Amino acid sequence: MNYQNDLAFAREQDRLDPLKNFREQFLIPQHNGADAVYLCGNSLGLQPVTARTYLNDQLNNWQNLAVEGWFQGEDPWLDYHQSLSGSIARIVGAQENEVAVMNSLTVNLHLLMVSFYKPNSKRFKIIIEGGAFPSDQYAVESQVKHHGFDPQSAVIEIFPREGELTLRTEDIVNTIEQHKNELAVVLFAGINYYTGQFFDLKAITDAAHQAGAYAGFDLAHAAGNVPLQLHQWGADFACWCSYKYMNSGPGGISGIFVHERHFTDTTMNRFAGWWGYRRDMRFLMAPGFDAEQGANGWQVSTSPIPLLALFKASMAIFDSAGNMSIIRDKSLRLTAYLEFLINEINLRQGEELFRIITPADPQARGSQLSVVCKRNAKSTFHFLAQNGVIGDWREPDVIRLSPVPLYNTFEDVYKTAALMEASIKAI
Ligand SMILES: Cc1ncc(COP(=O)(O)O)c(C=O)c1O
Ligand SMILES: Nc1ccccc1C(=O)C[C@H](N)C(=O)O
Repeated sequence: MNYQNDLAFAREQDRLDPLKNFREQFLIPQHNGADAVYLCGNSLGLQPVTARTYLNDQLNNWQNLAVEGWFQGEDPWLDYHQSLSGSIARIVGAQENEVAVMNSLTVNLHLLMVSFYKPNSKRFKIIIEGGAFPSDQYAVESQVKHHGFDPQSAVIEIFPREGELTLRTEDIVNTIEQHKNELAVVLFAGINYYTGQFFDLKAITDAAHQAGAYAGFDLAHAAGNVPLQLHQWGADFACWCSYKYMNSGPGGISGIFVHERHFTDTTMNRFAGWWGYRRDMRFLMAPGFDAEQGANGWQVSTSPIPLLALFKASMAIFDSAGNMSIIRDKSLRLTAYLEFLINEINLRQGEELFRIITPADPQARGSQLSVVCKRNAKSTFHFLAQNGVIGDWREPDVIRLSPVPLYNTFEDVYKTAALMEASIKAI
């Protein structure tokens, strides 16, 4: 694709965009009476126009049916979560019975670690990417301590090579191999929140299995962003949030994946609750936990229906967009366009004022580009914000920009780059 640095080109791309009508399905924040350029869907996705209706429907059911809402109405609450598993299974590349919609992300990570991290004096190590999102670091450290191990020796973080910004798959694989006799779990992000690097989850899974360890993934920045094949890749477990690329609102419902090969493992620990009890017997209220088959057996508490309703509004949009490859196709082009325009600024300025630390290989990234501003980083971020570009600031000098294919346009990307260039003179 030959990209061009002009507004007419950007507008032409938007005109040809097969997903162009999806933007209308979202509420775009306003700036000075016009649509802001929202490039922050990697932190909080935008509100679907229909979110209110989906939520209202459940408020009405609560009003009209009250407790009977669990069993009556179009979508009885008791099985409401089930109506979402097909959509989310398609997004993460799983079978329907391998996913459950429940809780929030870090909570789910802990619940999965209860099942998959069963250290003993021989195998107790966890490998994680260096610079993982803090919540994941805290979760891993506290799990290790909970089992009486020392995070210093039990948590192995992999950092990029000297002078490099992102991880090489070969280094991840070699580190796994190196620790193979003591390794219990490899826990990686799908996409690192800071660099935007999309890891080779299949290679990591294979290496973990070769080492006799489990492979688990935090897909916060990957789910709804890049195509995933959790089942085919053979990942053991995964979790994600729905408030980023899946647009389900602040604190939106999370979800888990457990590979079907683990369903028959009766030795697996879990922190049980009645919502994970087998569906047909749950209301017999009998003693002794008897898990529902599949990932739903990891549920603990009553489904938070308002959160599920918001998630459902979003899943309906994903369903109508078709499969993830259509979304990915636009994402690849939008992100490449942003990269092209930023590189052009550097060329025109004769120096690398904006350094993209996200991998240049399109297969090794999703929608996000993380940009180091060499000069006046914070002021650049404020300049963009004052001019209606909502990105995301990360200390000490990084602006993360994430053009999301369902609602961002090539024109959004063009305007962002134009403002980045204007900022050089303005501040
Ligand atoms: C990789 C990753 N893990 C965990 C979290 C936090 O998850 P939560 O606060 O929803 O538990 C986020 C984002 O906030 C994240 O990006
Ligand atoms: N949950 C949040 C609550 C408040 C502010 C940000 C978040 C994020 O999700 C940050 C996100 N994980 C990120 O990578 O930026």
